[in-house]
Amino acid sequence: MFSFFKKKPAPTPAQPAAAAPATPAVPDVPSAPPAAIAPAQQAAAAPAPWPEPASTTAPPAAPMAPPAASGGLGWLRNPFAAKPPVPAPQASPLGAPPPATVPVSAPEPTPAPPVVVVAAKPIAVTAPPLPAAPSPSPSPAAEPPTPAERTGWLNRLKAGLRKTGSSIATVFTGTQIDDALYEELEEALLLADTGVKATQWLLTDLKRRVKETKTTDPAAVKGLLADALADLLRPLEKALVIGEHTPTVIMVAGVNGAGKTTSIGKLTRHLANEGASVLLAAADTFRAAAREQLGVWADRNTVEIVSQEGGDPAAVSFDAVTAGKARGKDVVLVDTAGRLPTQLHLMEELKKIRRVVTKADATAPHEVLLVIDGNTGQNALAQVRSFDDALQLTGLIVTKLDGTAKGGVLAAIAQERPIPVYFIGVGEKLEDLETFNAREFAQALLT
Ligand SMILES: Nc1nc2c(ncn2[C@@H]2O[C@H](COP(=O)(O)OP(=O)(O)OP(=O)(O)O)[C@@H](O)[C@H]2O)c(=O)[nH]1
Repeated sequence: MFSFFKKKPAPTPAQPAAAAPATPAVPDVPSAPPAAIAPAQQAAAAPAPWPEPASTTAPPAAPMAPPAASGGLGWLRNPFAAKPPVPAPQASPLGAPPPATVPVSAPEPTPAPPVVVVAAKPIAVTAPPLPAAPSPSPSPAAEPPTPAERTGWLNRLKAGLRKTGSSIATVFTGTQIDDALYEELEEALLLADTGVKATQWLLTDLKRRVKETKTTDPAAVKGLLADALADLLRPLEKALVIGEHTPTVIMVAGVNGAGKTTSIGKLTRHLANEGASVLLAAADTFRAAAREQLGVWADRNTVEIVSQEGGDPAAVSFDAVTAGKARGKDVVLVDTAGRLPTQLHLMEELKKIRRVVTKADATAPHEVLLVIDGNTGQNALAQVRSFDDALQLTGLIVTKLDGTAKGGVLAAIAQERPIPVYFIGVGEKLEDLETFNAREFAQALLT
Protein backbone atom coordinates (compact mmCIF):
# COMPACT_ATOMS: atom_id res chain seq x y z
CA MET A 1 0.00 0.00 0.00
CA PHE A 2 1.09 3.51 -0.66
CA SER A 3 4.38 2.25 -1.95
CA PHE A 4 4.80 5.45 -3.88
CA PHE A 5 4.40 7.68 -0.90
CA LYS A 6 7.57 9.59 -0.29
CA LYS A 7 9.12 10.93 2.79
CA LYS A 8 9.65 14.60 2.97
CA PRO A 9 11.70 16.16 0.23
CA ALA A 10 15.00 17.76 0.87
CA PRO A 11 15.07 20.72 3.21
CA THR A 12 13.90 23.92 1.75
CA PRO A 13 15.20 27.28 2.72
CA ALA A 14 13.22 28.97 5.37
CA GLN A 15 11.58 32.15 4.39
CA PRO A 16 10.63 34.89 6.68
CA ALA A 17 7.54 33.98 8.54
CA ALA A 18 4.47 35.40 6.96
CA ALA A 19 4.04 38.54 8.88
CA ALA A 20 1.06 38.23 11.12
CA PRO A 21 0.21 41.71 12.07
CA ALA A 22 -2.15 41.48 14.93
CA THR A 23 -5.44 42.55 13.60
CA PRO A 24 -7.95 42.73 16.32
CA ALA A 25 -11.57 41.99 15.86
CA VAL A 26 -11.37 39.71 12.88
CA PRO A 27 -14.75 38.06 12.99
CA ASP A 28 -13.48 34.56 12.30
CA VAL A 29 -10.70 34.64 14.80
CA PRO A 30 -11.03 31.63 17.00
CA SER A 31 -11.75 32.89 20.41
CA ALA A 32 -11.77 29.66 22.35
CA PRO A 33 -8.88 28.74 24.57
CA PRO A 34 -6.15 26.82 22.88
CA ALA A 35 -6.81 23.23 22.09
CA ALA A 36 -4.81 20.43 23.56
CA ILE A 37 -2.31 18.95 21.22
CA ALA A 38 -0.82 15.78 22.32
CA PRO A 39 0.47 12.54 21.13
CA ALA A 40 -2.52 10.31 20.84
CA GLN A 41 -1.90 8.62 24.14
CA GLN A 42 -1.98 11.95 25.88
CA ALA A 43 -4.81 13.47 23.96
CA ALA A 44 -6.77 14.01 27.11
CA ALA A 45 -3.94 15.70 28.91
CA ALA A 46 -3.97 19.35 29.70
CA PRO A 47 -2.74 21.70 27.03
CA ALA A 48 0.99 21.71 27.00
CA PRO A 49 3.63 23.49 25.06
CA TRP A 50 5.11 21.62 22.19
CA PRO A 51 6.77 18.55 23.53
CA GLU A 52 9.51 18.99 21.04
CA PRO A 53 10.84 22.03 19.29
CA ALA A 54 9.20 22.83 16.05
CA SER A 55 11.45 21.90 13.27
CA THR A 56 11.21 22.92 9.72
CA THR A 57 14.24 21.06 8.62
CA ALA A 58 13.01 18.12 6.77
CA PRO A 59 14.95 14.91 6.79
CA PRO A 60 16.72 14.01 3.62
CA ALA A 61 14.52 12.95 0.82
CA ALA A 62 13.77 9.28 0.72
CA PRO A 63 14.78 7.34 -2.30
CA MET A 64 12.19 7.30 -4.99
CA ALA A 65 9.70 4.56 -4.53
CA PRO A 66 8.61 2.66 -7.56
CA PRO A 67 5.60 4.00 -9.37
CA ALA A 68 2.24 2.89 -8.15
CA ALA A 69 2.18 -0.45 -9.72
CA SER A 70 1.10 -2.21 -6.61
CA GLY A 71 -2.40 -2.28 -5.31
CA GLY A 72 -3.48 -0.26 -2.38
CA LEU A 73 -4.25 3.36 -2.72
CA GLY A 74 -2.29 3.16 -5.89
CA TRP A 75 -2.96 6.56 -7.23
CA LEU A 76 -2.88 8.72 -4.21
CA ARG A 77 0.04 10.77 -5.24
CA ASN A 78 2.89 12.59 -3.77
CA PRO A 79 4.42 14.55 -6.59
CA PHE A 80 7.46 15.20 -4.49
CA ALA A 81 7.69 18.60 -5.84
CA ALA A 82 10.08 20.93 -4.19
CA LYS A 83 7.99 22.01 -1.27
CA PRO A 84 7.16 25.64 -1.03
CA PRO A 85 9.40 27.39 1.40
CA VAL A 86 8.49 26.37 4.88
CA PRO A 87 7.73 29.39 7.00
CA ALA A 88 10.05 29.85 9.87
CA PRO A 89 8.64 28.36 13.03
CA GLN A 90 6.40 30.72 14.83
CA ALA A 91 5.57 30.78 18.42
CA SER A 92 2.57 28.57 18.54
CA PRO A 93 -0.46 29.96 20.21
CA LEU A 94 -1.05 26.53 21.60
CA GLY A 95 -0.45 25.71 25.14
CA ALA A 96 -0.67 29.27 26.25
CA PRO A 97 -3.64 31.51 26.52
CA PRO A 98 -4.04 33.55 23.42
CA PRO A 99 -2.99 37.13 23.71
CA ALA A 100 -5.59 39.81 23.60
CA THR A 101 -4.80 40.31 20.00
CA VAL A 102 -5.21 36.85 18.70
CA PRO A 103 -2.38 35.66 16.51
CA VAL A 104 -4.57 35.42 13.52
CA SER A 105 -4.37 38.12 11.02
CA ALA A 106 -6.62 38.98 8.24
CA PRO A 107 -4.99 36.95 5.58
CA GLU A 108 -2.28 39.00 4.05
CA PRO A 109 -2.21 36.81 1.00
CA THR A 110 1.18 35.19 1.13
CA PRO A 111 2.27 34.88 -2.44
CA ALA A 112 2.07 31.15 -2.72
CA PRO A 113 4.52 29.65 -5.10
CA PRO A 114 2.78 28.48 -8.21
CA VAL A 115 1.70 24.91 -7.95
CA VAL A 116 3.99 23.40 -10.44
CA VAL A 117 4.84 19.79 -10.19
CA VAL A 118 8.57 19.89 -10.39
CA ALA A 119 9.27 16.48 -9.08
CA ALA A 120 12.47 15.11 -10.44
CA LYS A 121 10.54 12.15 -11.67
CA PRO A 122 6.82 12.65 -11.91
CA ILE A 123 5.18 9.47 -10.93
CA ALA A 124 2.60 7.53 -12.84
CA VAL A 125 -0.33 7.77 -10.61
CA THR A 126 -3.22 5.95 -12.15
CA ALA A 127 -4.42 2.85 -10.48
CA PRO A 128 -3.54 -0.22 -12.39
CA PRO A 129 -6.51 -0.66 -14.65
CA LEU A 130 -8.31 -3.89 -15.09
CA PRO A 131 -8.01 -5.78 -18.27
CA ALA A 132 -10.83 -4.59 -20.48
CA ALA A 133 -14.03 -6.54 -20.29
CA PRO A 134 -14.60 -8.71 -23.26
CA SER A 135 -16.65 -6.58 -25.52
CA PRO A 136 -17.05 -6.17 -29.20
CA SER A 137 -15.86 -2.60 -29.01
CA PRO A 138 -12.31 -2.01 -30.09
CA SER A 139 -9.96 -2.20 -27.16
CA PRO A 140 -7.87 0.97 -26.95
CA ALA A 141 -4.64 -0.60 -25.76
CA ALA A 142 -3.32 -3.65 -24.05
CA GLU A 143 -3.56 -3.07 -20.31
CA PRO A 144 -1.12 -4.35 -17.73
CA PRO A 145 -2.11 -7.23 -15.51
CA THR A 146 -3.84 -6.46 -12.27
CA PRO A 147 -1.61 -6.93 -9.22
CA ALA A 148 -2.70 -9.44 -6.63
CA GLU A 149 -3.45 -6.85 -3.98
CA ARG A 150 -5.69 -4.94 -6.31
CA THR A 151 -7.39 -8.17 -7.33
CA GLY A 152 -8.28 -8.86 -3.71
CA TRP A 153 -9.80 -5.43 -3.46
CA LEU A 154 -11.71 -5.95 -6.69
CA ASN A 155 -13.25 -9.10 -5.38
CA ARG A 156 -14.44 -7.23 -2.32
CA LEU A 157 -15.72 -4.43 -4.52
CA LYS A 158 -17.61 -6.89 -6.69
CA ALA A 159 -19.07 -8.60 -3.65
CA GLY A 160 -20.07 -5.25 -2.22
CA LEU A 161 -21.74 -4.06 -5.38
CA ARG A 162 -23.46 -7.34 -6.16
CA LYS A 163 -26.76 -6.08 -4.85
CA THR A 164 -26.72 -3.18 -7.27
CA GLY A 165 -25.30 -5.16 -10.13
CA SER A 166 -27.49 -8.24 -10.04
CA SER A 167 -30.65 -6.38 -11.00
CA ILE A 168 -28.88 -4.69 -13.90
CA ALA A 169 -27.19 -7.90 -15.05
CA THR A 170 -30.46 -9.83 -15.33
CA VAL A 171 -31.52 -7.46 -18.10
CA PHE A 172 -29.01 -9.08 -20.41
CA THR A 173 -30.12 -12.68 -19.98
CA GLY A 174 -32.65 -12.58 -22.82
CA THR A 175 -32.11 -13.49 -26.44
CA GLN A 176 -32.84 -10.22 -28.21
CA ILE A 177 -31.73 -6.64 -28.17
CA ASP A 178 -35.03 -4.82 -28.44
CA ASP A 179 -37.03 -2.01 -26.87
CA ALA A 180 -38.03 -4.29 -24.00
CA LEU A 181 -34.35 -4.77 -23.10
CA TYR A 182 -33.70 -1.04 -23.08
CA GLU A 183 -36.84 -0.40 -21.03
CA GLU A 184 -35.82 -3.01 -18.49
CA LEU A 185 -32.36 -1.54 -18.37
CA GLU A 186 -33.74 1.93 -17.84
CA GLU A 187 -35.76 0.67 -14.91
CA ALA A 188 -32.84 -1.20 -13.41
CA LEU A 189 -30.55 1.83 -13.70
CA LEU A 190 -33.11 4.09 -12.09
CA LEU A 191 -33.61 1.58 -9.28
CA ALA A 192 -29.86 1.60 -8.74
CA ASP A 193 -30.14 5.36 -8.17
CA THR A 194 -28.35 6.27 -11.34
CA GLY A 195 -30.71 9.20 -11.72
CA VAL A 196 -32.72 10.25 -14.75
CA LYS A 197 -30.03 12.27 -16.52
CA ALA A 198 -27.27 9.71 -16.19
CA THR A 199 -29.66 6.91 -17.12
CA GLN A 200 -30.68 8.69 -20.32
CA TRP A 201 -27.07 9.46 -21.12
CA LEU A 202 -26.10 5.83 -20.64
CA LEU A 203 -28.98 4.49 -22.73
CA THR A 204 -28.23 6.85 -25.61
CA ASP A 205 -24.54 6.03 -25.48
CA LEU A 206 -25.23 2.32 -25.25
CA LYS A 207 -27.55 2.32 -28.26
CA ARG A 208 -24.88 4.11 -30.25
CA ARG A 209 -22.29 1.56 -29.24
CA VAL A 210 -24.59 -1.34 -30.11
CA LYS A 211 -25.24 0.17 -33.52
CA GLU A 212 -21.61 0.95 -34.24
CA THR A 213 -20.41 -2.50 -33.28
CA LYS A 214 -23.38 -4.25 -34.89
CA THR A 215 -23.86 -6.22 -31.70
CA THR A 216 -26.66 -8.76 -31.73
CA ASP A 217 -26.00 -10.73 -28.56
CA PRO A 218 -27.61 -9.26 -25.40
CA ALA A 219 -24.78 -10.66 -23.27
CA ALA A 220 -22.31 -8.56 -25.24
CA VAL A 221 -24.38 -5.46 -24.57
CA LYS A 222 -23.40 -5.78 -20.94
CA GLY A 223 -19.78 -5.28 -21.91
CA LEU A 224 -20.75 -2.23 -23.93
CA LEU A 225 -22.65 -0.85 -20.97
CA ALA A 226 -19.54 -1.32 -18.82
CA ASP A 227 -17.60 0.71 -21.38
CA ALA A 228 -20.23 3.44 -21.42
CA LEU A 229 -20.35 3.55 -17.62
CA ALA A 230 -16.57 3.66 -17.35
CA ASP A 231 -16.48 6.59 -19.77
CA LEU A 232 -19.14 8.40 -17.76
CA LEU A 233 -17.31 7.80 -14.49
CA ARG A 234 -13.84 8.61 -15.73
CA PRO A 235 -13.96 12.33 -14.86
CA LEU A 236 -14.29 11.26 -11.22
CA GLU A 237 -10.88 9.58 -11.23
CA LYS A 238 -8.28 11.84 -9.74
CA ALA A 239 -5.25 11.44 -7.56
CA LEU A 240 -5.17 12.92 -4.12
CA VAL A 241 -1.92 14.82 -4.02
CA ILE A 242 0.13 14.82 -0.87
CA GLY A 243 3.38 16.67 -0.64
CA GLU A 244 2.89 19.89 -2.56
CA HIS A 245 2.33 21.68 0.71
CA THR A 246 3.67 21.18 4.18
CA PRO A 247 1.32 20.26 5.58
CA THR A 248 -1.32 19.21 3.12
CA VAL A 249 -4.44 20.31 4.93
CA ILE A 250 -7.46 18.15 4.29
CA MET A 251 -10.82 19.17 5.68
CA VAL A 252 -13.46 16.45 5.87
CA ALA A 253 -17.20 17.06 6.09
CA GLY A 254 -20.42 15.15 5.70
CA VAL A 255 -23.74 14.27 7.23
CA ASN A 256 -23.94 12.37 10.50
CA GLY A 257 -22.77 8.82 10.30
CA ALA A 258 -21.56 9.00 6.71
CA GLY A 259 -18.25 7.45 7.71
CA LYS A 260 -16.04 10.51 8.09
CA THR A 261 -14.12 9.44 11.15
CA THR A 262 -13.74 5.87 9.97
CA SER A 263 -12.44 7.03 6.60
CA ILE A 264 -10.05 9.48 8.23
CA GLY A 265 -8.82 6.67 10.43
CA LYS A 266 -8.23 4.39 7.49
CA LEU A 267 -6.51 7.09 5.51
CA THR A 268 -4.35 8.02 8.48
CA ARG A 269 -3.29 4.44 8.84
CA HIS A 270 -2.27 4.19 5.22
CA LEU A 271 -0.38 7.47 5.38
CA ALA A 272 1.31 6.60 8.65
CA ASN A 273 2.31 3.21 7.27
CA GLU A 274 4.12 4.99 4.52
CA GLY A 275 5.97 7.20 6.93
CA ALA A 276 3.93 10.34 6.46
CA SER A 277 3.49 12.39 9.59
CA VAL A 278 -0.15 13.10 10.22
CA LEU A 279 -1.86 15.43 12.64
CA LEU A 280 -5.54 14.94 13.32
CA ALA A 281 -7.82 17.80 14.26
CA ALA A 282 -10.92 16.73 16.16
CA ALA A 283 -13.07 19.61 15.04
CA ASP A 284 -16.18 17.83 16.22
CA THR A 285 -15.94 19.46 19.60
CA PHE A 286 -19.48 18.75 20.69
CA ARG A 287 -19.74 15.00 20.57
CA ALA A 288 -17.39 13.40 23.05
CA ALA A 289 -17.73 10.05 21.32
CA ALA A 290 -16.52 11.54 18.06
CA ARG A 291 -13.38 12.86 19.71
CA GLU A 292 -12.80 9.56 21.43
CA GLN A 293 -13.28 7.68 18.18
CA LEU A 294 -10.72 9.86 16.45
CA GLY A 295 -8.46 9.50 19.46
CA VAL A 296 -8.59 5.73 19.10
CA TRP A 297 -7.53 5.99 15.47
CA ALA A 298 -4.79 8.41 16.47
CA ASP A 299 -3.63 5.98 19.13
CA ARG A 300 -3.62 3.06 16.77
CA ASN A 301 -1.62 5.00 14.28
CA THR A 302 0.51 6.78 16.85
CA VAL A 303 -0.18 10.12 15.33
CA GLU A 304 -0.95 13.30 17.17
CA ILE A 305 -4.34 14.78 17.68
CA VAL A 306 -5.59 18.24 18.47
CA SER A 307 -8.82 18.20 20.38
CA GLN A 308 -10.74 20.32 22.78
CA GLU A 309 -13.92 19.53 24.57
CA GLY A 310 -16.70 21.95 23.86
CA GLY A 311 -14.43 24.40 22.10
CA ASP A 312 -14.86 26.26 18.89
CA PRO A 313 -14.32 23.84 16.00
CA ALA A 314 -12.74 26.65 14.00
CA ALA A 315 -10.28 27.31 16.83
CA VAL A 316 -9.31 23.66 16.99
CA SER A 317 -8.80 23.62 13.24
CA PHE A 318 -6.74 26.80 13.39
CA ASP A 319 -4.56 25.38 16.13
CA ALA A 320 -4.11 22.12 14.29
CA VAL A 321 -3.02 23.79 11.06
CA THR A 322 -0.71 26.14 12.93
CA ALA A 323 0.74 23.17 14.77
CA GLY A 324 1.03 21.17 11.58
CA LYS A 325 2.98 23.99 9.98
CA ALA A 326 5.21 24.55 12.96
CA ARG A 327 6.04 20.90 13.21
CA GLY A 328 6.47 20.21 9.54
CA LYS A 329 3.71 17.61 9.41
CA ASP A 330 2.98 16.10 6.04
CA VAL A 331 -0.77 16.04 6.47
CA VAL A 332 -3.32 17.67 8.74
CA LEU A 333 -6.71 15.98 8.63
CA VAL A 334 -9.59 18.00 10.01
CA ASP A 335 -12.54 15.88 11.11
CA THR A 336 -15.71 17.95 11.40
CA ALA A 337 -19.00 17.14 13.08
CA GLY A 338 -21.73 15.57 10.99
CA ARG A 339 -24.49 17.90 9.86
CA LEU A 340 -27.34 18.09 7.41
CA PRO A 341 -27.20 20.64 4.63
CA THR A 342 -30.52 21.95 5.90
CA GLN A 343 -28.96 22.93 9.23
CA LEU A 344 -27.92 26.30 7.97
CA HIS A 345 -26.17 27.48 11.11
CA LEU A 346 -24.04 24.35 11.07
CA MET A 347 -23.25 24.88 7.42
CA GLU A 348 -22.16 28.40 8.34
CA GLU A 349 -19.93 26.87 10.99
CA LEU A 350 -18.29 24.72 8.32
CA LYS A 351 -17.67 27.76 6.17
CA LYS A 352 -16.10 29.45 9.15
CA ILE A 353 -13.80 26.48 9.74
CA ARG A 354 -12.72 26.72 6.13
CA ARG A 355 -12.04 30.46 6.40
CA VAL A 356 -10.13 30.11 9.63
CA VAL A 357 -8.00 27.31 8.23
CA THR A 358 -7.04 29.72 5.46
CA LYS A 359 -6.01 32.22 8.09
CA ALA A 360 -3.69 29.69 9.62
CA ASP A 361 -2.26 28.87 6.21
CA ALA A 362 -3.09 31.07 3.27
CA THR A 363 -2.87 28.15 0.86
CA ALA A 364 -5.11 25.86 2.90
CA PRO A 365 -7.32 23.94 2.92
CA HIS A 366 -5.72 22.08 0.08
CA GLU A 367 -8.51 19.56 -0.05
CA VAL A 368 -12.10 19.80 1.11
CA LEU A 369 -13.61 16.36 1.07
CA LEU A 370 -17.20 15.30 1.46
CA VAL A 371 -17.86 11.83 2.79
CA ILE A 372 -21.09 10.37 1.50
CA ASP A 373 -22.82 7.17 2.40
CA GLY A 374 -23.36 5.24 -0.83
CA ASN A 375 -26.54 3.81 0.62
CA THR A 376 -28.26 7.14 0.55
CA GLY A 377 -28.61 7.02 -3.23
CA GLN A 378 -30.00 10.15 -4.83
CA ASN A 379 -29.89 11.92 -1.50
CA ALA A 380 -26.12 11.68 -1.75
CA LEU A 381 -26.29 13.79 -4.89
CA ALA A 382 -28.28 16.42 -3.02
CA GLN A 383 -25.61 16.39 -0.31
CA VAL A 384 -22.86 16.83 -2.87
CA ARG A 385 -24.63 19.84 -4.33
CA SER A 386 -25.25 21.51 -0.97
CA PHE A 387 -21.81 20.92 0.52
CA ASP A 388 -20.16 21.92 -2.73
CA ASP A 389 -22.09 25.16 -2.83
CA ALA A 390 -21.06 25.90 0.75
CA LEU A 391 -17.48 24.68 0.74
CA GLN A 392 -16.27 24.30 -2.86
CA LEU A 393 -15.46 20.66 -2.52
CA THR A 394 -12.34 19.25 -4.08
CA GLY A 395 -13.13 15.59 -3.61
CA LEU A 396 -15.44 12.87 -2.35
CA ILE A 397 -15.14 9.72 -0.33
CA VAL A 398 -18.04 7.38 -0.99
CA THR A 399 -18.49 4.85 1.81
CA LYS A 400 -20.69 1.84 2.45
CA LEU A 401 -20.87 0.71 -1.13
CA ASP A 402 -20.88 -2.79 0.30
CA GLY A 403 -24.30 -4.31 0.23
CA THR A 404 -25.96 -1.31 -1.32
CA ALA A 405 -28.45 -1.48 -4.14
CA LYS A 406 -27.74 2.14 -4.94
CA GLY A 407 -24.23 2.03 -6.35
CA GLY A 408 -25.47 3.80 -9.48
CA VAL A 409 -25.36 7.08 -7.61
CA LEU A 410 -21.77 7.58 -8.73
CA ALA A 411 -23.04 7.81 -12.29
CA ALA A 412 -25.51 10.47 -11.19
CA ILE A 413 -22.71 12.38 -9.50
CA ALA A 414 -20.53 12.08 -12.60
CA GLN A 415 -23.35 13.43 -14.71
CA GLU A 416 -24.49 16.26 -12.50
CA ARG A 417 -21.64 17.33 -10.19
CA PRO A 418 -18.46 15.61 -11.31
CA ILE A 419 -16.34 16.09 -8.22
CA PRO A 420 -13.43 13.65 -8.02
CA VAL A 421 -13.98 10.54 -5.96
CA TYR A 422 -10.69 10.02 -4.19
CA PHE A 423 -11.71 6.94 -2.26
CA ILE A 424 -14.50 4.46 -1.96
CA GLY A 425 -15.29 2.30 1.04
CA VAL A 426 -16.81 -1.14 0.87
CA GLY A 427 -16.57 -2.19 4.47
CA GLU A 428 -15.44 -1.27 7.92
CA LYS A 429 -12.00 -2.81 7.74
CA LEU A 430 -8.84 -0.93 7.00
CA GLU A 431 -8.35 -2.51 3.62
CA ASP A 432 -11.89 -1.64 2.60
CA LEU A 433 -10.99 1.90 1.65
CA GLU A 434 -9.51 2.20 -1.81
CA THR A 435 -8.87 4.60 -4.61
CA PHE A 436 -11.56 4.96 -7.21
CA ASN A 437 -11.05 3.61 -10.66
CA ALA A 438 -13.84 4.11 -13.19
CA ARG A 439 -13.31 0.92 -15.14
CA GLU A 440 -12.94 -1.22 -12.06
CA PHE A 441 -16.10 0.24 -10.65
CA ALA A 442 -18.07 -0.19 -13.87
CA GLN A 443 -16.96 -3.78 -14.24
CA ALA A 444 -17.54 -4.61 -10.59
CA LEU A 445 -21.01 -3.14 -10.83
CA LEU A 446 -21.95 -5.21 -13.86
CA THR A 447 -20.32 -8.49 -12.93
N1 LIG B 1 -20.39 -1.24 5.93
C1 LIG B 1 -19.64 -0.15 6.01
N2 LIG B 1 -19.67 0.56 7.14
C2 LIG B 1 -18.91 1.68 7.21
C3 LIG B 1 -18.09 2.12 6.13
N3 LIG B 1 -17.48 3.27 6.52
C4 LIG B 1 -17.90 3.54 7.77
N4 LIG B 1 -18.76 2.58 8.20
C5 LIG B 1 -19.47 2.50 9.48
O1 LIG B 1 -20.39 3.58 9.54
C6 LIG B 1 -20.59 3.96 10.91
C7 LIG B 1 -20.44 5.45 11.05
O2 LIG B 1 -19.10 5.79 10.76
P1 LIG B 1 -18.39 7.06 11.39
O3 LIG B 1 -17.01 7.07 10.84
O4 LIG B 1 -18.57 7.13 12.85
O5 LIG B 1 -19.24 8.21 10.74
P2 LIG B 1 -19.10 9.77 10.94
O6 LIG B 1 -19.47 10.38 9.65
O7 LIG B 1 -17.78 10.13 11.48
O8 LIG B 1 -20.22 10.02 12.04
P3 LIG B 1 -20.57 11.35 12.86
O9 LIG B 1 -19.30 11.78 13.53
O10 LIG B 1 -21.63 10.94 13.79
O11 LIG B 1 -21.07 12.34 11.89
C8 LIG B 1 -19.58 3.17 11.71
O12 LIG B 1 -20.25 2.07 12.28
C9 LIG B 1 -18.59 2.69 10.67
O13 LIG B 1 -17.97 1.49 11.02
C10 LIG B 1 -18.09 1.32 4.92
O14 LIG B 1 -17.45 1.62 3.91
N5 LIG B 1 -18.90 0.21 4.93
